[in-house]
Amino acid sequence: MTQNLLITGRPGAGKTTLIRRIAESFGDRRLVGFYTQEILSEGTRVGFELVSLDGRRRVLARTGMQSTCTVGRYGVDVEGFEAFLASVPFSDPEVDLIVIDEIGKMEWCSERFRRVVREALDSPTPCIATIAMKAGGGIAAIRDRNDVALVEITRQNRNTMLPRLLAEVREMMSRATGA
Ligand SMILES: Nc1ncnc2c1ncn2[C@@H]1O[C@H](COP(=O)(O)OP(=O)(O)OP(=O)(O)O)[C@@H](O)[C@H]1O
Repeated sequence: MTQNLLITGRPGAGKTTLIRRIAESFGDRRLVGFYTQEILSEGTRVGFELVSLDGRRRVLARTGMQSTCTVGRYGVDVEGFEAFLASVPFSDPEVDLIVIDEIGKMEWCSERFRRVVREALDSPTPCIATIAMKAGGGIAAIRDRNDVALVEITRQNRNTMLPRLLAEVREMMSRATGA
């Protein structure tokens, strides 16, 4: 029985919205993790921002940022991302659900993030994450793990998937607590 649910789909399919809705449904449980959202300037995307589940924000990437890791037009602040990750108690055994949005090319530049993902998936604590659909290499290896349930979201199925995924996550959590 897998304790890990990965949500994939094309850019803009609705992955972040869906994982947020799932997390919000378990507001009475102990959740840790983060979302990634766009930074807009006059309607144009100029970067990405991390938002922890307890509401702290940090820039992940921006256009024109000098970095050893660039993805498209964006330079990733790998050091800042790693400091942010260090402040999130992913391995707290009291946690009911780990939420990671997303396992993507920008995030994958961070060695610490790769460790956080592997430890989260290896741990008995249930984990839900969004993951890039086309990325290869180490990200493809995560998608292909046989201890994850991989679900593809589209504009057509994103609303009907929500109740099914909620039931799946609820079951993962009750298995973990033995309840
Ligand atoms: N169920 C939904 N109903 C209506 N609009 C939605 C729904 N899900 C997502 N959207 C809208 O679609 C857009 C893309 O959604 P979202 O950011 O969740 O997609 P994503 O797959 O995470 O994108 P990316 O690949 O860029 O991270 C947003 O404007 C969002 O408000």
